[in-house]
Amino acid sequence: MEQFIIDHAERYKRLVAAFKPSATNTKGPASTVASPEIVVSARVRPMLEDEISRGFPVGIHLRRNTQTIDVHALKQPVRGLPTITVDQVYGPDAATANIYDSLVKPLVPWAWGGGVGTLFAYGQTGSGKTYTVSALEKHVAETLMDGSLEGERRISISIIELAGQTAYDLLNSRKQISILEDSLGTTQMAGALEHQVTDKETLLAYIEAAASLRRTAPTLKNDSSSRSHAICRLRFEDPDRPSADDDGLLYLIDLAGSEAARDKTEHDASRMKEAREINTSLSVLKDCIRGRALADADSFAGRPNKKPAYIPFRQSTLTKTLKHVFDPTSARRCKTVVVACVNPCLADIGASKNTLRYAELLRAVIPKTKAAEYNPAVPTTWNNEQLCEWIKTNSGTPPISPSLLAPTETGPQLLRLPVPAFLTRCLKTPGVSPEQAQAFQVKFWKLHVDSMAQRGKPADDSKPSAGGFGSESGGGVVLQTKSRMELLDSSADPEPGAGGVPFKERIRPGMVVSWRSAAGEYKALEVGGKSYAMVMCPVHAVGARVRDMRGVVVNNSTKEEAVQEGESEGYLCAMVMPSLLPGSFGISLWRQVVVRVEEMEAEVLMEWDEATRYYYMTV
Ligand SMILES: Nc1ncnc2c1ncn2[C@@H]1O[C@H](COP(=O)(O)OP(=O)(O)OP(=O)(O)O)[C@@H](O)[C@H]1O
Repeated sequence: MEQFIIDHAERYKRLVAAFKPSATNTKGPASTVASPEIVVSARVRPMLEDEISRGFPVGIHLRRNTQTIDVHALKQPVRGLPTITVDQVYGPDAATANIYDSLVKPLVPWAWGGGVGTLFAYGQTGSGKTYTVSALEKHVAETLMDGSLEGERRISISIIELAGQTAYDLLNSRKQISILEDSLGTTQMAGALEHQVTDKETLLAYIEAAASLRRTAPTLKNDSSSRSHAICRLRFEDPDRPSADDDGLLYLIDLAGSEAARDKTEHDASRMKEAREINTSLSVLKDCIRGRALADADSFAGRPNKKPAYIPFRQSTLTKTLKHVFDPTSARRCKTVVVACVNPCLADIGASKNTLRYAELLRAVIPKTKAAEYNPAVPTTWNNEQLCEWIKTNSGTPPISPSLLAPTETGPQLLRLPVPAFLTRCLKTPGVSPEQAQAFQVKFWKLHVDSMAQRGKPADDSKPSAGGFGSESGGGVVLQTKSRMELLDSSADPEPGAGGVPFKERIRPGMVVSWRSAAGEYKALEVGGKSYAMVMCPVHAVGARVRDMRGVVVNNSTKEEAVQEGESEGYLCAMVMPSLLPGSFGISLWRQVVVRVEEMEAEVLMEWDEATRYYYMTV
């Protein structure tokens, strides 16, 4: 076939030059939109010297100023078929710096702020994946270390290789590791070393060390072809938010080359098996990326799928490792970029066509919906102005500045912001405490969840019934009674005017406080450097045999003796501890502690949520 191409190269070039493409709508039908969180691009590499010297013509043709690519096979007559459209196209002259600036650079602050950013380089063997990813890694290292990112983060790197079902640590002499799911459903790269880095040189040294250990084998098209997926994971830990759920993640993934498993004459049985395994994992990856894109696009348009899309991430080690990139039930916000790398040479046209088709399939294009009508109870219908108004009136005291939290965002856009980035923006308003920021984030998110749950229910079903306590006394009393009943679903002081009295002067059973033990003995139970507890009663109200959670007797003197000894007033409290869902808490009634008044820092409002049966901080 190669000789046939070389023999007919001149005629092929004439036919291509004469080809008149019919006008195509390069952005897809006007009635559709692409998924907002997944960008699919194609990079066509230059012809290599060897390909030019052998006389092969270019088979991949980019239409100027469009996202459309014509793939011309050697046929009589030459047809511009298939025509492929993706979100961004980069031709042979495009520098990696351009790709970085427009596609990958935005992932860095996103992951730095607590989101998950993922870059996949996909393509046939010899198409430029490793070339592209390694150059992008250098740009990432530059951005991470140039001081342009806001706030402090601990940066850790791990690089693993997946070959078939087996995973290796490329930063630990290719030691074999396991990909395991823990009891909470989180995927762990068990045994992989993570290295903390603080400067660009060390970061690049790790990346280069890993590249030299990657498994390569000659293929028909590339003398040092990578026959494995390489996953470089950068983890960003905010020292003020030590929970692993808040860490930002940036994945840079150089996928194994897709290679037709049919080159039987050239490959032995194990190479054929390897090619099949690679192709299977790439096919599962396609289903996962597309499934997640569809789920995201639906929820962005304010119509979460009634029946969630099936995303088969357990079907391959690659997608299992990247579970939280695909799992639509995960609370993590994800942005994904795919660069489909293409060899332009006519001799490889079949594989290039497959690469581009694969890329096109990843684009989840969904029908455009009419902008939803504004509904004050449905955040996905709010424009920036409506959102800012809501922030001003619902974010507690002091009010969180809307221009710092949502300078340009609409309701749906703010819902997609990673939680740590949301909290960081809230804390930019002077006087806002971490508790207030957290409570406000939960309030916003809860309103969204409630509004989704109310969809499809009859309108009057969405309001709580007016019956019950005091209802026979007339409408005014019902309203008053209801608001008191509603208040009793939270730890807020139901007494009118309580807000004007300092909290230490109105300590009562059920009040929740943030506190820091003076002796530091409860450090292990702290959440973000603080402990939370619910007041039960003064220590002097309990008997002489009552012990705290450490087994220490809590009341061994009378109140008068304590005052004489200069001991400050203390309360027996129940610990408030984080629960399974993000932002949720449970009250551990039997883990009791004594909290002295001077150890109390602030009153924290907790609200009971019947649907999840957890407590959430509120404002
Ligand atoms: N944009 C580019 N500009 C110049 N040369 C390139 C470009 N992209 C790739 N190349 C060259 O093409 C060859 C193949 O690239 P590379 O090894 O990155 O391919 P690959 O897709 O990673 O292959 P495999 O899957 O077999 O590992 C290399 O010699 C590389 O230097």
